Amino acid sequence: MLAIGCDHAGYELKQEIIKHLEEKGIEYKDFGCYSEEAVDYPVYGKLVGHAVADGECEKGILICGTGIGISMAANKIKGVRAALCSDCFSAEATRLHNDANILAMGGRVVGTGLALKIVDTFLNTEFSGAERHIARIRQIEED
Ligand SMILES: O=C[C@H](O)[C@H](O)[C@H](O)COP(=O)(O)O
Repeated sequence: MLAIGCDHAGYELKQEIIKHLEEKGIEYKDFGCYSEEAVDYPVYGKLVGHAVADGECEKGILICGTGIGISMAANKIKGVRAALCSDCFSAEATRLHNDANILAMGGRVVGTGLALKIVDTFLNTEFSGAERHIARIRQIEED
């Protein structure tokens, strides 16, 4: 199950991504927001972050205007590794190297076509499992 969330600035792109997931038969849970009415991105970053950290959802996608604030909020939660991506290279690398469990994007930054490619890349790339990457991820988790 994939968790998805956004603020008002990411709503339009979130709806495009949901359409894309439905076309591909990918199961998701939409944590809001549900319109373009102004809301606060930390609420949705944390909702999706907790869903992923608690194991309710395997991965997540978060969208705000830039992707920055909502990823900052999600990354406050232990166990979350949210990666802000605006290109496919980064989306692939963050799965391979960081085992990122949340993809963040900016609805005011990337166009729909690119965003959907980034989503596909993120979801279709497995963590490499390399020792050096595992060791570094462990260091992220340390207090
Ligand atoms: O990092 C924060 C996000 O980009 C927000 O989506 C953005 O700050 C919202 O801006 P506004 O309230 O001016 O629509």
